[in-house]
Amino acid sequence: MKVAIVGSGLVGQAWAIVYARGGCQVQMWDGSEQALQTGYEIVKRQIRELQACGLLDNPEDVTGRLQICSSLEDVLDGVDYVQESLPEKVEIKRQIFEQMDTLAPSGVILASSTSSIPASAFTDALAGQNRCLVAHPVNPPYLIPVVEICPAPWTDPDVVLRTRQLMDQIGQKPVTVNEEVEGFVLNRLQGALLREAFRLVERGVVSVEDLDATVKDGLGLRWAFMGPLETIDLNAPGGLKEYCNRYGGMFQRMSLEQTSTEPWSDSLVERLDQERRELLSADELEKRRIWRDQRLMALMRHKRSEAQ
Ligand SMILES: NC(=O)c1ccc[n+]([C@@H]2O[C@H](COP(=O)([O-])OP(=O)(O)OC[C@H]3O[C@@H](n4cnc5c(N)ncnc54)[C@H](O)[C@@H]3O)[C@@H](O)[C@H]2O)c1
Ligand SMILES: O=C(O)[C@@H](O)[C@@H](O)[C@H](O)[C@@H](O)CO
Repeated sequence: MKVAIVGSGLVGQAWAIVYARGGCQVQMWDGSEQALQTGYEIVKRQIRELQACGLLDNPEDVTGRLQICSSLEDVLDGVDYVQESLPEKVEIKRQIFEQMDTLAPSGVILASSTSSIPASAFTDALAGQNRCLVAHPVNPPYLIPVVEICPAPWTDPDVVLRTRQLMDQIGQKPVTVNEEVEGFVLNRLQGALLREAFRLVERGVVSVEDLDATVKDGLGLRWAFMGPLETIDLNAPGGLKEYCNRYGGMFQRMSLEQTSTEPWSDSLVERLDQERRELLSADELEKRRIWRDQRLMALMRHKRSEAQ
């Protein structure tokens, strides 16, 4: 299986690891030569880090499957599947999908990493629209396996099936989003929690630091190995139905207050950013991202041991 990585930024780099680790030949390209070279070096470094953390035992094989290409034509040459990871702007997606649909061999699946834009918004005019869909990862996909597969109304069902099969083969966890909604499922859930988090901090109900603690030392512990629906199924003696009987009214009353749809104000964003900067200076962000990935690797090792 040969895969094209179109866009070698944050997510394209991570995808390159996922596909190469999964045994695919990987061709990488980016509109910026500098970004391509930088991305390639970062991918090789992250592969070494995965080995150092005991999450990869064949780094040379994985790195050996990577190839950088100097043009969109070259990166699409002879591939079986394309993973696009260009910026989250619909006009950029439209343009690159038009180019890829023209250049990619027929039958090759064209998938977008987009966080929120339904495929129908950028494939409606393509001759090969039925081979296009969304395959949305979570950052970084080589440590967080879920991938949201969201077809456009015109996507061939066999394309969805083949994409799910590919994700299974390379060790990801595909979920199928049956209806095109902005943000698919994961970002709608993430957004609902973030909207309430911002409201609570804005009202002074909780500090930024303590709000995060309610997830990282609370909800997030359970959600690391159970989803929210399994969690509540286990939180009442009789299961989910009894939980809903016990607590459904409480959540419904709260929802009456969770109705604000105003954009996050500049002053609120400034206030949250200031609290975050008091906790972590801007020049420590990259070091903290490395810490995050190391914690995710440790969690991945734990979950792998749990699965055995
Ligand atoms: N960053 C995340 O956490 C994350 C997670 C999941 C999905 N995504 C999605 O993945 C996509 C990429 O996000 P990212 O964070 O990797 O972005 P990024 O800015 O890190 O990378 C984008 C890359 O595209 C290149 N590029 C820009 N315009 C181009 C063009 N016209 N032609 C060719 N190359 C071009 C840039 O040089 C850059 O290397 C977005 O759709 C985003 O929503 C991001
Ligand atoms: O958090 C993630 O990794 C995903 O939700 C991505 O789609 C993306 O980073 C969004 O959070 C929007 O940035």
